[in-house]
Amino acid sequence: MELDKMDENDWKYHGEGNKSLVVSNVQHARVLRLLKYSTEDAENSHKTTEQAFRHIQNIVDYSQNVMKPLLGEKFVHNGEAVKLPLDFVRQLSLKVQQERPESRCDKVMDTFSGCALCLPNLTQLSCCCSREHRPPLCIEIKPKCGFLPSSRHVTKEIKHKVCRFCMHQHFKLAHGKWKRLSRYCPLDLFSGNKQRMSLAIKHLIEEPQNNFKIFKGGECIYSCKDDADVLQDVDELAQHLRPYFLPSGSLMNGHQSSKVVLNELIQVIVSALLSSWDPRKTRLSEGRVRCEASLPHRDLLRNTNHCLPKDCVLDKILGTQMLDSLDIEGLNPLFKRVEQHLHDFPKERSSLQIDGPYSQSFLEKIQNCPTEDDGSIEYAVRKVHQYRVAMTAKDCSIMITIATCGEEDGLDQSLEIQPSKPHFTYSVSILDLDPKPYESIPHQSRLDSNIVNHYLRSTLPNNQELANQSVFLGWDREGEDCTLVFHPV
Ligand SMILES: O=P(O)(O)O[C@@H]1[C@@H](OP(=O)(O)O)[C@H](OP(=O)(O)O)[C@H](O)[C@H](OP(=O)(O)O)[C@H]1OP(=O)(O)O
Ligand SMILES: Nc1ncnc2c1ncn2[C@@H]1O[C@H](COP(=O)(O)OP(=O)(O)OP(=O)(O)O)[C@@H](O)[C@H]1O
Repeated sequence: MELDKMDENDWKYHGEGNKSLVVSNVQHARVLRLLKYSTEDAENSHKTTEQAFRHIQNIVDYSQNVMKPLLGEKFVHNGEAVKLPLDFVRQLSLKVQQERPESRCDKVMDTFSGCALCLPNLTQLSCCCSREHRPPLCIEIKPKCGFLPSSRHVTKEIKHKVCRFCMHQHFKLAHGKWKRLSRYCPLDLFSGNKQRMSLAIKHLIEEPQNNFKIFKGGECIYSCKDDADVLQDVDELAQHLRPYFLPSGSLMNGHQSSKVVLNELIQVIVSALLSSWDPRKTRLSEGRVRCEASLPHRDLLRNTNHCLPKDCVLDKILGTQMLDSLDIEGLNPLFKRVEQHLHDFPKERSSLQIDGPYSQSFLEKIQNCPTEDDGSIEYAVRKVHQYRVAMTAKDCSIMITIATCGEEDGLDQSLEIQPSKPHFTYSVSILDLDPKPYESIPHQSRLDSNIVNHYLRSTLPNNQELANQSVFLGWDREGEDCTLVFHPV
């Protein structure tokens, strides 16, 4: 990429999340990830070029030095911080504006600093072997938290029974973020049980929200529509997928063929998620793999061993998520200890690496954390660091990119579903591995209790857990969330 010859016509809108907007190159398998600011305080949040570059370099360092060793070399692409001509960025911002979903337009793209993160386009395969020249398919899954907390600090019994995602769904529905509940449960996806995993993916297809997308040849062909009322057209998706999964002469038609094609897709996704070169298994602890909100699978839970192939992408993500061993309820007092220490010794913020640098020593602090609290500031800081890393793993996305290939292509990573079916070559990556700010921990704590209280109120009207321990005192206002607060009596 020649930075002095950047032309906005070589780039197009690709997608965006809460914090960044992504454009892809029309010729090369590259994307640029640009930061976004809230329109409300765009004036105040401008960073100088140097500050923005440092911020993006911090993201690169964090991906490379912290997340890559934890998640695995082969899954993580840390990218490179780049400085772009301001003219190019401004033109690009104008060009992509009309493509942006309305729901994301509360933020504007950073057109002031000229800095961005340059990454490989993970919807493309770097070595595309396909002799048939069928464009690659890419499935993006944001799996969210895959375990139930077992921390003794958890005060609400429900958190040991129903997973955060399933409880959060009710909260999101009540606050208008989505119009329908998703039946997806992360615990099914992370279970390692192929039937439960297939069900989880079926539920993602049914209601993708921001957890599921499909790209064909780099173009998004399936995702949540901006108008949340519109149901996804599964038959249209099946039409796209048919050439990949049904033999060209197949006479199967209509609904039947859609079902077959989607089932094949689900099998490919499950195989890619479980693929590993390591024959060993990670056994999942029994208490953590059942979510009571995902009850239809009771039969599937009986007599099944839950394990993930060691080092498969789900195993790596789950292991990193579980660095949150205390739960936000157990972390809170440690966060307060750090806050008090920083108040007393503000200069120590940098030596404690609160905002980085995300170096080898930051990783060592996470990996060598004592199991017992000795009352020290070091222990508290390490647990806070661990929690933030776990948060990143709870919010990352998996990209599975597949292309058809003949047996004769002899690829390293070839996915065989059934010997008679087409072979796929594939790559699995993890994206969105930004550090989560230290300052967001109090928000996490409030959100956690808002989600749990809302769930208890909305799904269990005569809930004893609430009745026993709470009286209504007032409203907790956080941003737009307006939720009753219950204080212990
Ligand atoms: O808190 P959660 O679980 O709602 O996760 C947020 C995500 O919401 P979700 O529930 O996945 O729809 C949220 O996603 P959306 O904007 O809702 O698509 C962001 O990923 C947010 O991360 P960040 O603050 O932008 O770094 C995420 O916030 P973090 O908690 O990861 O900071
Ligand atoms: N390297 C990449 N290759 C292809 N597509 C990408 C890449 N990085 C990001 N994307 C696409 O852009 C979207 C937004 O990127 P990303 O998830 O990093 O944004 P974000 O603002 O950090 O998200 P969040 O809302 O989780 O904070 C992704 O969902 C994905 O579809």
